[in-house]
Amino acid sequence: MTTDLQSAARTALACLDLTSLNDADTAADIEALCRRAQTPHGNVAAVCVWPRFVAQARETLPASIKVAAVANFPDGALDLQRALGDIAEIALAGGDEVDVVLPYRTLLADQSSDVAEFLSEVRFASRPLTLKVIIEAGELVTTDRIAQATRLALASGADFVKTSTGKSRVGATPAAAAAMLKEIKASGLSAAGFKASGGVRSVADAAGYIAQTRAALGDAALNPQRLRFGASGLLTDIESVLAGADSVATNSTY
Ligand SMILES: O=C[C@H](O)COP(=O)(O)O
Repeated sequence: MTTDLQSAARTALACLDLTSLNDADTAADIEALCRRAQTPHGNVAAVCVWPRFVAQARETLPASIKVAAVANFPDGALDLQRALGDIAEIALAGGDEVDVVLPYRTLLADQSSDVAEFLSEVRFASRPLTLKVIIEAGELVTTDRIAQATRLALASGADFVKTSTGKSRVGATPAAAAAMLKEIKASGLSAAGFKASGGVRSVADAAGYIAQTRAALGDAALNPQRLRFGASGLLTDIESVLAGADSVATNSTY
């Protein structure tokens, strides 16, 4: 019998961006990450790494597992040249996806046209790769700012709007997800996706975000084209649940 938690674990696995973004990451760490990306229960959607590891990950993984890398990360400065440099490095190394940090401090300073221009240049430079815009919801704090950042990301042509870098004190939260999903739905963009990231460690957490995505965007959005989980520590719990054992995660925001 498949339980609700196992069903959530299957969706979370298929939608997982298995992440390693430690400052001290080595080639051996990325080798281990790529090995973990292929499980007896199925493969993750993507690995997410620093640009310098894209070529290694792309050579190691089958084409069905995407290679994502971060740009303008994690501080989200208004530094277009750095972002474009990161994107060029990712594209040249054979990466499939770019996760770029929106200049959230610029937005908090009410300079939204500078943010829009930055995102427009990033979108232009990153095609044809998949683009995820990290709004760093934990720093934007209010629902209004989170909604505004989501609208700017969608208006630029981003494929996904992503909650967090995982480097801020506050990562993904149900409240941020609700505000973002509301804007995605309101945009009418039927291909735009949502990525929950930062502190997502348990299948119970993932199940909550899956339920929110289903409520906002429908069952058709519960696939890697519309939903991702960016997480360094979620796979252990997914594997435990899919092996028929109890959840091993101890924290949950739900
Ligand atoms: O992009 C994904 C995040 O960096 C992962 O955050 P995490 O290490 O809290 O799972």
